[in-house]
Amino acid sequence: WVSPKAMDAIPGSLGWPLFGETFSFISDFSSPAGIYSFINKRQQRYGKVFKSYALGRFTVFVTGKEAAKILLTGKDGMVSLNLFYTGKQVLGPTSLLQQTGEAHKRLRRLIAEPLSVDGLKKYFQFINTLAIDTLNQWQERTILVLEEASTFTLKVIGNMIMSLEPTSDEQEKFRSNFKVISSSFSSLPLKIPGTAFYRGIKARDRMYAMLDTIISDRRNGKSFQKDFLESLIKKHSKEGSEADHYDDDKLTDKQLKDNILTLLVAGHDTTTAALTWLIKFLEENPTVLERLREEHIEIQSNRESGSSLTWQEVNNMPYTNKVINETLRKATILPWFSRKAAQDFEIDGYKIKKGWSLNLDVVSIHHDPVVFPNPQKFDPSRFDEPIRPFSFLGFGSGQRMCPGINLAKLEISIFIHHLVCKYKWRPLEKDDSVQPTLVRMPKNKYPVIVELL
Ligand code: HEM
Repeated sequence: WVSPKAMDAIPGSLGWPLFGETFSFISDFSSPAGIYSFINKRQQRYGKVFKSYALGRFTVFVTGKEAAKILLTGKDGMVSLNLFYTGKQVLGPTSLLQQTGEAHKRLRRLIAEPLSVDGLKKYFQFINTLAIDTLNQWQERTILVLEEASTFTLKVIGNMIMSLEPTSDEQEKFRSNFKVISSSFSSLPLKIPGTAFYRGIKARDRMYAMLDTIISDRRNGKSFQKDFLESLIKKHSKEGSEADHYDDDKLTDKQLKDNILTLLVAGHDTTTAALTWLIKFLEENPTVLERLREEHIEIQSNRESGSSLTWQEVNNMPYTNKVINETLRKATILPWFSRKAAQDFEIDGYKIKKGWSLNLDVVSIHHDPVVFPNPQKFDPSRFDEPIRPFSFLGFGSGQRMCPGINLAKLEISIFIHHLVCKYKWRPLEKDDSVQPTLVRMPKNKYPVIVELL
């Protein structure tokens, strides 16, 4: 519990009794510019650090490189991740997102290997074939890029984690449960039948039951796959135990399930949004598209005719890499990073007290005209030179930097290779509105018509 009195020294308004600024927060969240308009108005009035009370939480918004450095690399135990109640309940207490200090480090080590560049090599062929098949179905059709990207990224992760075949019934069950879980995150925390939160918890239980069956089949030798789950079972799983703390380098089944769900939740919408924004930004910036296409056509023309993209090629796409970074800068898919102060400290001369919620506003950092001149312009050449520390946070930084960075870049690079080598597309409407969800995505799902080049 945080006393609003304690926040007296922080500029800003706590709004109306009981509701605070919740109504303007929600209405700005749904505006074309998304939540940034809420932040921007207050920054102009109060400065870089301001307080607010919305959605039942007293929060201090901060921004800038210094604040980012303190919050993202502050010594262990200074801050923890600040999930909403719904997220905590759905993901479970042993999720990576709810760990701090040593337990957090240990758990990250366990998941680092399968998500490393070497660990991902064995999934390359699957992702490549899936990208080609997905795009074949786009030909001469009108599609919603966001929906298609969502199906593609979910099939990739379903296969990586538990070898689900892209067209199987299991994949379909996995997909429908996951969708329900996802939408429960931004729901009201009412665990009564009929609510989105209740449905989310039920879908999570079904997903866990599915994982239990797969885990037991693997342990009984009924099936064997070389996937993420197998590597966790073989190397790390403490069979049967239900303890929910990390006492050594093994995972209980509960920890294993909580963290598989965590990877799905953290990795799915983000990669889907990134791929969709990238395709949108390319169409809006023909010179960038042309240059990107040159990189890919050259890769294609250097290989024997009839052969497909190789692992070596996908790891050598310098311009594509810059286009991905620029997409993450301009779109800023995670507009803020939430933290909770675990001790007292100072930011920009303001005293922050233990227990306070802090939101690091990343949109302002990504649109700082000193670091990124003409910030609204989509210009991948900004990444020709290394960017100053804490100025680009597309995948975060410090202890909680995204462990899925290699996977996300791999999926996007493969997909973009096949897209730009073979197809052109044009949007069916012009709308830059952003969906009112935690992960920023085009509100209209980006409808396009796709044709062969
Ligand atoms: C383009 C796609 C992606 C973007 C833009 C992205 C972005 C981020 C960012 C900014 C953070 C740090 C958040 C913070 O500090 O509060 C993060 C953390 C995280 N990401 Fe990603 N991510 C992407 C894909 C993935 C994928 C594919 C996975 C897993 C398969 C993944 C798993 C995670 C996890 C588990 C964390 C939490 C790490 C921790 O707390 O230690 N992400 N991501």
